[in-house]
Amino acid sequence: MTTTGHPAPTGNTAATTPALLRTAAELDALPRPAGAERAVVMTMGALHDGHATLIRTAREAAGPDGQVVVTVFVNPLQFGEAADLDRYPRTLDADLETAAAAGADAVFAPGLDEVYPGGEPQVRITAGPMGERLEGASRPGHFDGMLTVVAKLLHLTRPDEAFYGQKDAQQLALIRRMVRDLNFGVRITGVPTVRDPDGLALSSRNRFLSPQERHTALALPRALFAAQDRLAAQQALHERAMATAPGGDRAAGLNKLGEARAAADAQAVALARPNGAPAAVRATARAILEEAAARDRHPLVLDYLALVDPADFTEIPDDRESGDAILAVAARVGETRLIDNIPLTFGALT
Ligand SMILES: Nc1ncnc2c1ncn2[C@@H]1O[C@H](COP(=O)(O)OP(=O)(O)OP(=O)(O)O)[C@@H](O)[C@H]1O
Ligand SMILES: CC(C)(CO)[C@@H](O)C(=O)[O-]
Ligand code: BAL
Repeated sequence: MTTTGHPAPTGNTAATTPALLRTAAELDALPRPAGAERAVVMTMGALHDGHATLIRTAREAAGPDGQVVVTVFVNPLQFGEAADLDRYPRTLDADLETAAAAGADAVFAPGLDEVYPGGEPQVRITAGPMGERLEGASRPGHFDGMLTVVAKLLHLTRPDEAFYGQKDAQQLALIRRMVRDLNFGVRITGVPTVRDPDGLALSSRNRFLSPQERHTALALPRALFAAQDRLAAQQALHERAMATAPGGDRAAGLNKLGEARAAADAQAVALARPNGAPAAVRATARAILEEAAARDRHPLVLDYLALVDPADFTEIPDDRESGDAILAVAARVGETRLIDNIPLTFGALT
């Protein structure tokens, strides 16, 4: 394992061990790739296949002549509960192997003093109104701490492009906003959520779930995918109804098809504004989460379920008929707090 600031070869496509850089000086000594780009993936370590996918995406974007730098730093500034920070997994040796296999050229894993040499920073980034909603409301100060370290890591690593997971959708939206509002001059790219085969979004905190708790936690993806299916079914029904009764009454069209229940559904969704598609999406997800919350053992404790505008994380009104949305959920199972979300597009119900 390379543990100094010796220049890492660029274009680590052969899974050689990445350079481990511990200080800003070592990072500065890392030569930039000539005529190609530097891509950065920021993590808090305990790497899993979600992180590996980010690194592989960065590798692909940077190309064989480019350079991929992965940062590993557990940032105390973004943790509320001390217990959450204390028990956060730290697995640097395994992380280096995962980063190597995914194609990283260098891993920047600084100590606390290196990132905050003057102690707790007095000047910080403020996330603003978007940072007070959902995760921000549940974890006060979290997004200010997250943006402050992301700003510092962007300045330290100076990438052309940086990659973040859509699993942390609000975080990604806030980073995009900070980069735009404060002219950081870096491209921000979102990477879709990677899931286990049972649907659970990969997360470093999943390792704390007992098998029974994990079973309960599956209500999160089930709720999101059921809501997505419900929306797709309604939009398909709408299209069929319109095809059956072109230019006419969609409920009558469905009745003609002999689909009384579908007709009622389509009517409720497409015609009755207060029970439109956003309300149906929320209700579908909520029913599944409530069932999991009512379990006798290892129940799920819902923090929030929200259908929000991806631009600012405000709630989507019930009469919204088109455009993009994010259905986001946070819940605690036992001692473990989990988040998940799914992007949705309202469009067919025009
Ligand atoms: N399942 C996943 N799919 C895609 N990206 C992910 C996934 N999990 C984490 N990421 C992304 O990896 C980056 C680093 O995240 P982090 O180190 O906090 O991992 P994590 O698994 O989200 O941990 P945590 O337990 O804190 O939620 C972030 O950009 C995050 O969105
Ligand atoms: C972006 C980040 C590395 C900042 O600490 C962290 O919030 C994370 O891992 O998502
Ligand atoms: N994955 C987001 C970082 C955090 O939970 O603090």
